[in-house]
Amino acid sequence: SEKMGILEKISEIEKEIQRTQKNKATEYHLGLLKAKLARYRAQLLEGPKSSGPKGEGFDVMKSGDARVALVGFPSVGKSTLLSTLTSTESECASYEFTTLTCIPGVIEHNGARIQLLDLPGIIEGAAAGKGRGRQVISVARTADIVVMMLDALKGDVQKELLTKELEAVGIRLNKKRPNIYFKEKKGGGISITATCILTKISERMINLILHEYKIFHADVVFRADYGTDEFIDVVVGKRKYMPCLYVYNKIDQISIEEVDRIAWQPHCVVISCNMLLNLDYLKDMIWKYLQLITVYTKKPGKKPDFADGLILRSNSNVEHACHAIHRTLVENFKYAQVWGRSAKYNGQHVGLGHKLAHEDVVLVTKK
Ligand SMILES: Nc1nc2c(ncn2[C@@H]2O[C@H](COP(=O)(O)OP(=O)(O)OP(=O)(O)O)[C@@H](O)[C@H]2O)c(=O)[nH]1
Ligand SMILES: [K+]
Ligand SMILES: [Mg+2]
Repeated sequence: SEKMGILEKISEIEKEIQRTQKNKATEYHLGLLKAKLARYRAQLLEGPKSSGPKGEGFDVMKSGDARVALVGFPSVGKSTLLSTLTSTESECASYEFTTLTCIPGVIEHNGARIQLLDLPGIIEGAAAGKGRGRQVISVARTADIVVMMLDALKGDVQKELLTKELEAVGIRLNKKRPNIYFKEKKGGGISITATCILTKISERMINLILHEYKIFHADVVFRADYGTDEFIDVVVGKRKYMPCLYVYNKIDQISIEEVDRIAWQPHCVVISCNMLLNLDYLKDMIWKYLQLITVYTKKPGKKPDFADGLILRSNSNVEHACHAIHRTLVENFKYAQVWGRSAKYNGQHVGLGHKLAHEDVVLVTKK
């Protein structure tokens, strides 16, 4: 089939990349291979609409203030975590692939309701369609952050393999979108400019990659010193940049020295579901990575309602807050007053576009 053909091409290119030594002489060859690889992967993901199993309970309604996807290899303890942190029970067992669908639960923390999605385990080759990998990954894309659960006994291999699988389908973990301006045009050829000296990519390489994508007219502006991978990401587009927490479970099974080593790695949290170790810290970290803010409302002449804050995304403005208070408030909005870190002075008068900060107090005056 067509899919098989693409899979074969992908695996051939991957092998060739591995075979090719990385040096000045092979630089362009490697860059071109990477561009080809990204193109085939994009084709694979788009694929014919009818293929693949659909609607098997994977479309879970979004609810609460934010969504967290729990991904990991089989039997790392994903379901045990869901059953421990939420009032939902998800079947846990010592055999692999216990969970076969998406099970949502709710974590209540700092006044927020955070939807936690337990998912089937994914394995190597998931991106290419093995197991339920593709379905799991497409649910993960809908989340605000990924919690990658790892077995502390299995070392760092699991983390590398999973990161690769997610990268293969365009998910970038804990990375910023490259600051490269790219726009296709109708004519005028290719114009490349940079606001700094480029040490990782040449004009020739940029042109080669664009030609691989049959792009002959475009404006390209590098605003920092990026390399081939980042440029390909920008050209291919549709990349999803997500914060990720690496959660090492089962630390009751490893030495304290090993726990200490893992805990110091960036974006890592060590836990034990069975021994209930460090779970409050994990909830704090999830909250932090979601970048939620709490905003309190106030009525004229009254004290702010500190018991019941609004939970908002970190870059929310007054309009977002109004939506969270009442459906029709925006229509009747006259002005708002703000106290707190976003205000220049106490009770500053602001409009709908004013950006709010964590723990601000807002008073809305209606028309
Ligand atoms: N020692 C230890 N075992 C744990 C811990 N957490 C979970 N387990 C065990 O790990 C096994 C797998 O747990 P599950 O929660 O089913 O794992 P899962 O990741 O949901 O597995 P799949 O749904 O099959 O992908 C079970 O036998 C759990 O009892 C822990 O903190 N320490
Ligand atoms: K299991
Ligand atoms: Mg499970």
